[in-house]
Amino acid sequence: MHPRVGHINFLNCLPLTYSLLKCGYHKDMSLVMAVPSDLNKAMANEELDISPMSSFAFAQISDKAMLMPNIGIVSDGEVQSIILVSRKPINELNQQKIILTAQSATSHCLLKIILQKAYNLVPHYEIKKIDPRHLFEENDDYAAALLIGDDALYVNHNHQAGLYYYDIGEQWKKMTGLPMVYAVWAVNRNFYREHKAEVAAIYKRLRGGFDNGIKNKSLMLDMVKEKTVFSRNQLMDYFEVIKYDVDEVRLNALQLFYKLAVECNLLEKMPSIEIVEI
Ligand SMILES: C=C(O[C@@H]1C=C(C(=O)O)C=C[C@H]1O)C(=O)O
Repeated sequence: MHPRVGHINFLNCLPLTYSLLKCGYHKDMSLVMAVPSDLNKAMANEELDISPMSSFAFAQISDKAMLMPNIGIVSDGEVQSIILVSRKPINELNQQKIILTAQSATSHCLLKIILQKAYNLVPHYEIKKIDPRHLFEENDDYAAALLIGDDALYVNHNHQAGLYYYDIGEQWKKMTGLPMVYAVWAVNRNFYREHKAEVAAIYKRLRGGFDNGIKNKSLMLDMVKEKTVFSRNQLMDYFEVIKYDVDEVRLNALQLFYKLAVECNLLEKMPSIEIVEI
């Protein structure tokens, strides 16, 4: 049986999607494409061997998973696809109801940290499926909505009059001066112990897949041009903003995210981060 490998079916992973689907990088993998929250669950239940995970969700299962080296979803400031859309200015959100996309884990925690630490606000949160084209009903009592991925990119490019838009990558940078690692690639510890060579081979395809997609940006964008609602320039710009390398500075920024999550009682304890040797 091939290793069960998760993949995020958002545009943020398009470079790898292109390599997996168009350039043969999927070889020897049993691929599962899903939104981050479903991949998080599947890794927690050991239904996947290797997968991208929300950084926050990885911390919750770090006793049974390890990190792949130098691969993640990162931005240094603006991210364009983690957006809080609000009916009020951000500093008026205390005690207000905020809906959180059901697709995410990191962004929920990140928003709570930012609102608590940078704005001293304690809103009420509710996780819900959100339609990016229809965020609020006239008579509902939600003050704001948090979106990620393609939905967030859509609202970011389609501002509605009278609403306020906050880029959460930018907010994190303003608060900490640091980049943010939203997602990491994890491998199940037991699987790694028994399949080191296979894990190394898959790692090379995943890491190489991102590099190959970025190197062939034009072909990669051609792949989605019929079905995407975004212009070529918008996507070009997005792939300048989203980064996939996780160096020491970014790993330290991730550790700070975990530390603040523990301080805000969102995470029980600091995760034990172990990186597999390839
Ligand atoms: C930048 C993003 O990174 C992500 C955010 C995640 C989360 O909030 O849990 C998980 C995976 C990534 O898709 C995004 O989705 O827009």
